[in-house]
Amino acid sequence: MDDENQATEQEYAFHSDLLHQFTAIPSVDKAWIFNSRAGQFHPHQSPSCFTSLPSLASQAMFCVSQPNLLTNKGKKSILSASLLRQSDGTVAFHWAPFPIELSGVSAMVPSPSASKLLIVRNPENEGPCRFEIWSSSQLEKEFHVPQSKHGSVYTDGWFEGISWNLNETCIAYAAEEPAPAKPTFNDLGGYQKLSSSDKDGGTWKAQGEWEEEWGETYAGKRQPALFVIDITSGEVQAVKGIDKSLSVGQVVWAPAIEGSVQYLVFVGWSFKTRKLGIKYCYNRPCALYAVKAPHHDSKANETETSTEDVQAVNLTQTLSSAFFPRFSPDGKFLVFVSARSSVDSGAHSATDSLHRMDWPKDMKLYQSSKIHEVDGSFPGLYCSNILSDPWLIDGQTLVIASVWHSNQVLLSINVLSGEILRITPDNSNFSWSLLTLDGNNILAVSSSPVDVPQIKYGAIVKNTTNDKEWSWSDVSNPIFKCSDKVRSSVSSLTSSIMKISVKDASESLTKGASQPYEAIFVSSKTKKSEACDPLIVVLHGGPHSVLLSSFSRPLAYLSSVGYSLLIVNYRGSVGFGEEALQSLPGKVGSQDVNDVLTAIDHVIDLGLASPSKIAVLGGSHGGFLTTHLIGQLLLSKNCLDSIVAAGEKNWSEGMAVARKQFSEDTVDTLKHECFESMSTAKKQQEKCSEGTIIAPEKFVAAAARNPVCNLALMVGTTDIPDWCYVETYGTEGRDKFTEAPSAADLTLFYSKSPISHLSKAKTPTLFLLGAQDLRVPISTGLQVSIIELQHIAANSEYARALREKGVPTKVILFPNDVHGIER
Ligand SMILES: CC(=O)N[C@@H](C)C(=O)N[C@@H](C)C(=O)O
Repeated sequence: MDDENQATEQEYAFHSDLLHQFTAIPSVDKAWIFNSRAGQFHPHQSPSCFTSLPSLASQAMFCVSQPNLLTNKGKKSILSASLLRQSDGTVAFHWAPFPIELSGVSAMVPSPSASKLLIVRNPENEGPCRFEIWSSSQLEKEFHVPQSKHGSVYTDGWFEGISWNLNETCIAYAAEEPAPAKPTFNDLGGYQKLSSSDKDGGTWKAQGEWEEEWGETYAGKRQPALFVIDITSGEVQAVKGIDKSLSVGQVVWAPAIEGSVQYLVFVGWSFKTRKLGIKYCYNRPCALYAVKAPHHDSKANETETSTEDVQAVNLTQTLSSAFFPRFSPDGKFLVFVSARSSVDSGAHSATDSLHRMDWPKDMKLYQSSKIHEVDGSFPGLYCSNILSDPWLIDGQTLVIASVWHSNQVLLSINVLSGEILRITPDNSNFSWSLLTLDGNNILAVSSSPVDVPQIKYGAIVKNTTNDKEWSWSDVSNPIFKCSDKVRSSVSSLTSSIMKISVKDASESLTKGASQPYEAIFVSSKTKKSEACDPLIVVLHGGPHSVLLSSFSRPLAYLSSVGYSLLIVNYRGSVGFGEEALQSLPGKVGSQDVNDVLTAIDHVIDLGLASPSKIAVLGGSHGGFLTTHLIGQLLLSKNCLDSIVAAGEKNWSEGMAVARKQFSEDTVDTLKHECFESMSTAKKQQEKCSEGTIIAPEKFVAAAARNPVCNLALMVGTTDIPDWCYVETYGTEGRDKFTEAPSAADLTLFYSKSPISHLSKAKTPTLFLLGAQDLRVPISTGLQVSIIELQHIAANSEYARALREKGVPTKVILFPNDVHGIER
């Protein structure tokens, strides 16, 4: 091996080892605290018992994930701790010496009193779904539910919902409905019978009718349906009265009334002709329903006569969206989230609203129960989950995590008064996630781009003016332990959140869309030389998503090896209010591209980055921006200013400055577009101040994960063709959406796509493509070998064309991966 190769090998070894050390830092998926409130009262009891204080000792359980890049597998484990309340009011955590690996566990749900624990093990293949009921000392029961009853229990975040009833005798959940029976034929070719489990080799089973699926990450998943298991007998019953057209999930038990039938409340998603992709898409209409729970008493079942009587009732008919149902502890009201702005506008994600519905004592479920909206003066609610028990001791204040600009913060919301308080520290670069509540205390995790996650324990204290405020203390813990190398690397870094003023603020923009957006800048604390470190611009997808100011293992690795990062939350990101978010649809490929360029100019102007050392990376819509940025004739304002200043006396001097910065053929193209004369250059300069910024060869390298390169191609193959319309045309695109785009639609899709700028692209680019991606697919939906796939890859069209032009291009195909590329 020659010296050069040896050096490269050493570099690979160094980087692989360091990246491994960063990605090995565990994360906490879930946590529970038992005994403080659990065991002292049940949810849905009278408020008088909410005055109980947390007990002196409690137990906490943490579900921890640790990825392993080298084995391409993650490990899950459980770590326990005892919480001891000290005399000064603080809480000490005493950790178990070791975590215990959780293997083959799909879901884990403690009962309300914390005396039982449900473990669900989903089948790998055709086997049964296993339900285990554990007590504090042993496995009490184990039930195997065959495929003929139902398939895997849903644990996906959308349909997922596993709920114990108050008596802890039954558990309701969403699982895949059984596979439909398929007609079979005997070896003489004759029709035999309908069968779902015929294993007889002498028969031929028909394929059966193709069924709609919910797109990306739901391939091969059957319709979610509701079931109730009796944990004494193991009997499983399907919940009746739910329309076949509904996909259902997020089931909870309604408050129990003595001597009355039990109700279940759940979310139902309906579809007319097609199930459009639901992953990352909050714009799918859904409603809350109530339905009678099945009896696990055969006599009672016999008396069930009228089908009308068991039919599920829509509780939220006046809203286009309702999900995350949570009953108040006293059972008097039901709180839920609505993504109606998203459904009504067509944007795949938008500002949420929180609603309260009084729950009738007489159990007469009127379809038009009054819905109160709870809102306030903050940027808006952007919440991706609610704890199963989100209530503080007063039983009317819930704690929720929500995106607030580039931070995720914790909010307390009094659902009776509507008061919303930000309870995590203001003006910080940290983002917070919520683990669980402990009476009136909160267990959370906080981190920043340069601070590894830290467990925090929050308590309400009185401040000097005798007002209540939250105090947060660090919980010393073994979970987020990282290597010395990682710790010393991140300690040399710093991060800040920058406000970037909107360049194109004009009369036509709404107030919200003219407000500054944000970029997170991460760099070394000290400058090693006069020169700036190379900069990587990082762009999120969606586009209605956000990159939070939290610790990201791969990004922290990049900054620790000497790159500065500029993470741009361009207008359209969530967390900045509805007006800013809705300013983007219809302007993708221009407004978002310009926002990114303005943010880059901002750090160059501050002397934090050098214009000649910038790379860009992004996934999906972030890949759309990446490939736009390397292809559009983009000339930064700074650059134009220097050319115009030089050309002031003599235009050839201006051109000489341009030639110093760009290659001959770029200057040729630029001549056409804006450098014909001093006056055209000046016109461009004016446009620049309005935000039309042009900058070729700005990026020395680019990387794109499953990028949207050609909307005209994507629209016919993606699971979310409606997204292409809404982002291209704006909200009016929601009504324009058709499965059969017109030639005019396709022309517009093409012109708004990076592919239309491909001829100008010169930046060496790395493409990371997931072969099973249904969102921005590389295949036409056929099951083909990888070799064939590379030939038909729709998404790799751009990469191949770039390579054909002689631009250094590398495509890495992940054969078993979906849109997110998680392996
Ligand atoms: C709604 C959606 O999935 N849009 C894609 C084009 C996209 O950008 N996805 C994001 C969420 C991603 O990072 O994959």
